[in-house]
Amino acid sequence: MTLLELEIRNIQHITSMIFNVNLDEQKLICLVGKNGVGKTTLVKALQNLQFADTFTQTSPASIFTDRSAISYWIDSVEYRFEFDPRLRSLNTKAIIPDSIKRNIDVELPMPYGKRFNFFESIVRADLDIRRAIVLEKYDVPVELIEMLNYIYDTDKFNRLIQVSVKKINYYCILLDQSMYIREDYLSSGEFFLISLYRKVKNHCKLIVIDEIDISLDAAAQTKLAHSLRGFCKKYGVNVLFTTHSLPLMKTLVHGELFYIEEKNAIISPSLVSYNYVKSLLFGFSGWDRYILTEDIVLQNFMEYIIDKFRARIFFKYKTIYIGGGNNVVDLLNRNASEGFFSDVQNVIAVLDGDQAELRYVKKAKNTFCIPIDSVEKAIYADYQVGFKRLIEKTGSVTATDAKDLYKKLIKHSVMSEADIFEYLYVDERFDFTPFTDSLKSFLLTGPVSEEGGSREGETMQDINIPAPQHPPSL
Ligand SMILES: Nc1ncnc2c1ncn2[C@@H]1O[C@H](COP(=O)(O)OP(=O)(O)OP(=O)(O)O)[C@@H](O)[C@H]1O
Repeated sequence: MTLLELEIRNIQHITSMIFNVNLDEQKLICLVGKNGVGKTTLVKALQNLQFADTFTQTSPASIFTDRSAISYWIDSVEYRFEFDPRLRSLNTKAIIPDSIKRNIDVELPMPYGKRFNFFESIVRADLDIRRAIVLEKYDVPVELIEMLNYIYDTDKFNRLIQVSVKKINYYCILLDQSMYIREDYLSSGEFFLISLYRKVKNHCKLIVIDEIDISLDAAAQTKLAHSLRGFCKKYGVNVLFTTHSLPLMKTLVHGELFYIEEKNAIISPSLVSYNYVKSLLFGFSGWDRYILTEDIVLQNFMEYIIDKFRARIFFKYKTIYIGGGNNVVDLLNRNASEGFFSDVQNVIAVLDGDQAELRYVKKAKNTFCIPIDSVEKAIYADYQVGFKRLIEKTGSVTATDAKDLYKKLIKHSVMSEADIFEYLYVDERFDFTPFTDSLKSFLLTGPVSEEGGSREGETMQDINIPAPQHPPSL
């Protein structure tokens, strides 16, 4: 089981939802989206593959019509569930192989989540646990202890033990005189993390957790992803989860965060950056002006250019790197209709020069490109031809591509990021003046002049910045 794809049709508010995952990637997959977009329905659909009565157990019949269906493709073999009027729910004639069911483990939120029902099993096992502790027949789960101590920044789990009863591992913290705290008497967050660890150790290829953060405090939320990421590779699992926690999203790395929304009547997730999600879901209010950039290097480069006239800046501004030129322009356009940053004239996008000729950029308003392909590409081009002024500074460096060179120059203190910016900015081959003027006009005062635009044939005239309201003198 490697590739899992599914399509939900006509269930609840969903006309069509498409989702796919490559289980060979062994990674974290975080799904975020506005309330009600359909995250829990997707999670239920995944569980339905394992337990065909999932919807009957967790949803009213009113969410179905006779056109309701879910199709799953596992390594291109289709398993289709359709509405069955007798059951008033979904049903299938297909037999889902055990190898598939075994590799999916889904945790729904309250009251259906297994984490909330596990205590029945542990209560039954209590006598065996007690006996094992008295006889000292237990193991020390070093990895779990390290995980809990790390996430809670404590050493209180040092005396955690693992007792195996009928092939299920139970966990307790030992006290003196054969006393112990059973895992279900720990805090709800601690208990949840233990249950999550138990899932990971089962090597189930796809672990799905709806609302992973609900019982975790803010500090624990910021450490969870780091722990889980290591386990994904070690145990060959993928942990797919939904969350509304901004602190948790912030700790995710590129490739782990997906935003679910409806486009052209199809709901599906797309890869996004933290700042993209933060902008859409939480806003970035509090500044007069916003500059959206492609990545952190471009953001830093903007700050370097702005340094040249920082003392004269009138507006309180924020540069935000979004990740990917398309996403930058997409956010800019969404802001024009939804206004989650500010009014349209207060937000611009700045992209690398290598995007300037692309259609989506040519069409975009209030979007500007720097007059070099990108900081990394421009320096790499000089490196490749052995440009004298650069080689004088760098000496011999070996690099495989633009990003590699950039990283190495900074990491080995050959040039600082500011040195690289300066090197490019003062170079007569590139004319940064129109671009800098545009930024000045945007951040200083008054409307931007027509010559201010940096992209060929494009100016900042669309922006039409109002005259600033100077605060009254004190
Ligand atoms: N019978 C129904 N017919 C149509 N829509 C329904 C029905 N029942 C619930 N809904 C809608 O489905 C949405 C809930 O879907 P779901 O639980 O999948 O969302 P979610 O993305 O998990 O949301 P949250 O982030 O709030 O947990 C709600 O907006 C609700 O109004």
